[in-house]
Amino acid sequence: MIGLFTADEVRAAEAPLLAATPPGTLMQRAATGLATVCARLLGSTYGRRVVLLVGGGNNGGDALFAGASLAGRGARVTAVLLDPQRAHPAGLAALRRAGGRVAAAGDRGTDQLIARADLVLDGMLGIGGRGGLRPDAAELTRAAAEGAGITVAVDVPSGVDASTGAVDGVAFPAMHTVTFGAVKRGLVVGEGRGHAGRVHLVDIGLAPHLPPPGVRQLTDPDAAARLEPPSAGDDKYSQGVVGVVAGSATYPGAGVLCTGAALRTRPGLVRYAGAAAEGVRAAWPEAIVTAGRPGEAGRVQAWVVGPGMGTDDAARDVLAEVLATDVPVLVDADALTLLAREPGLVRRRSAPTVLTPHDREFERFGAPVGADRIGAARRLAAELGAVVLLKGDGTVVADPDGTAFVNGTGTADLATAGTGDVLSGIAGALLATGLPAAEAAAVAAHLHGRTGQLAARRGPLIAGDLVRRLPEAVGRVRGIPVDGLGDSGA
Ligand SMILES: NC(=O)C1=CN([C@@H]2O[C@H](COP(=O)(O)OP(=O)(O)OC[C@H]3O[C@@H](n4cnc5c(N)ncnc54)[C@H](O)[C@@H]3O)[C@@H](O)[C@H]2O)[C@@H](O)CC1
Ligand SMILES: Nc1ncnc2c1ncn2[C@@H]1O[C@H](COP(=O)(O)OP(=O)(O)O)[C@@H](O)[C@H]1O
Ligand SMILES: [K+]
Repeated sequence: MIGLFTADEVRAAEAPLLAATPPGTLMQRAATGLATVCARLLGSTYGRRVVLLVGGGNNGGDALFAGASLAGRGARVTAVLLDPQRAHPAGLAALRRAGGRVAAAGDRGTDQLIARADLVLDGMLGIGGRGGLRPDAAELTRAAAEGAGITVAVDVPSGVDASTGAVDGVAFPAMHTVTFGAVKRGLVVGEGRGHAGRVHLVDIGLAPHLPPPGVRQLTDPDAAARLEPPSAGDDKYSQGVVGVVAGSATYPGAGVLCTGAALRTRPGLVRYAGAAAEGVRAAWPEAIVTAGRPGEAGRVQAWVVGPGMGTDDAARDVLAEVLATDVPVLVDADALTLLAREPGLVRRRSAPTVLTPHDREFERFGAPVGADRIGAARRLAAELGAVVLLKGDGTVVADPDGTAFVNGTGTADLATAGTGDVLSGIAGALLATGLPAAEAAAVAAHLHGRTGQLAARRGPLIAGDLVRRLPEAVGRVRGIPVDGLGDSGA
């Protein structure tokens, strides 16, 4: 598991470490790691043009020391100072000693310098940044965005809130972010996720001082540990039977996709109950299908309810029937619309419930998501006493107990109709295995994202591709090489 931290948590952890180490030690560790990543990205340093965007705090100090190191290896380094009076004095001296040059933001030619750089290092603001970028910093950011060089953020892209990922106005568009001591939440969630690019974590000795993480990200091994294959003693019932209520006679697609995803995730046994029975039976002879009510389907260990089922009175009654059971229930799509009108249906449950809204569905529960996606998901989870999986780039899973996950897999290619139905089927199958509800939801998002990455390699994907590729994706997550793909990660 990767712990994800707020700026305050990182500051609190740094305090004892700063007190226990000679002055400047942590900055040297940070700058050394930063320079190493930059040199690797550049391939060779000699003669390469590097521009440092330098603010008045320690973030600028990191950039100046890393720039000095690159200048020492032959790079042509220029620091552009936002606030020359406050630029880190020792960092500035080190850069000058190594042969680096110094300019001020607003000097003539600064834009051209940035445009021609091979690498632009953003040391304007780190975890001390508050609110939007001021005009001079915003101007340098625009120049870096327009330039052809590699953009690298120091610790956090300037303009991104390190704790929430919120961006107020413009923020530095980093292709890479080199972050120190701990991964800040803002690098993996919300708008910050799109600005951070690839995140590189540099060890500065902070780990022993960090609190237990309240927000985490799963890795492939974490997901694999929760996707155990059946063992010799298992039969079709023992792995957890999942029930699906989805689709309608006119729109069988949601039922077909959801049932297929559940079967492909955990093929023990899937029961389907609903109006798309005919279509589901034709697509998945492996499923046990009834056109009747959920109560007529037979026993299950978890229900998925909602995709494509409609929002009329009959659908409302089916939802109430499913929520009245004592097994875990995943509520998606149309069932979320119904539930938002009648949240009492979920509050009175004793078994776990997982809600999987996208932003518009989330808003129906009373308030828009806003810029702090983890905060928003946690609030709704606490209010309803249910796990909330808030979909999107960097899907958030919040447990009513306050713990949360941010998903690290996925691709924008998943923004196509029906991929949410697939996610519901995966999550329902995992809930039926008896995993804690938030873990089941987080593993589902991880596997769904990996499947999307796999499917998107062959070109634009449609939801059915995900269902087909699920077994391969499970294999990959478990670390089993997949023929013909020729690499180990996405
Ligand atoms: N504290 C430590 O032990 C370490 C800190 N390190 C670096 O230090 C950074 C934090 O440094 P600082 O606390 O000096 O803060 P920053 O360098 O992030 O910000 C500096 C100052 O900018 C001003 N500022 C805030 N928001 C602004 C805005 N929107 N526009 C213009 N100015 C604004 C504030 O006065 C703030 O104090 C980290 O992100 C990291 O890069 C690293 O060197 C590792 C060790
Ligand atoms: N830009 C994006 N980047 C990554 N994932 C996305 C993006 N847009 C959508 N997704 C994912 O695609 C799925 C879409 O689900 P949903 O909106 O419910 O679609 P549908 O109802 O058509 O099935 C979710 O898992 C969501 O996280
Ligand atoms: K920065």
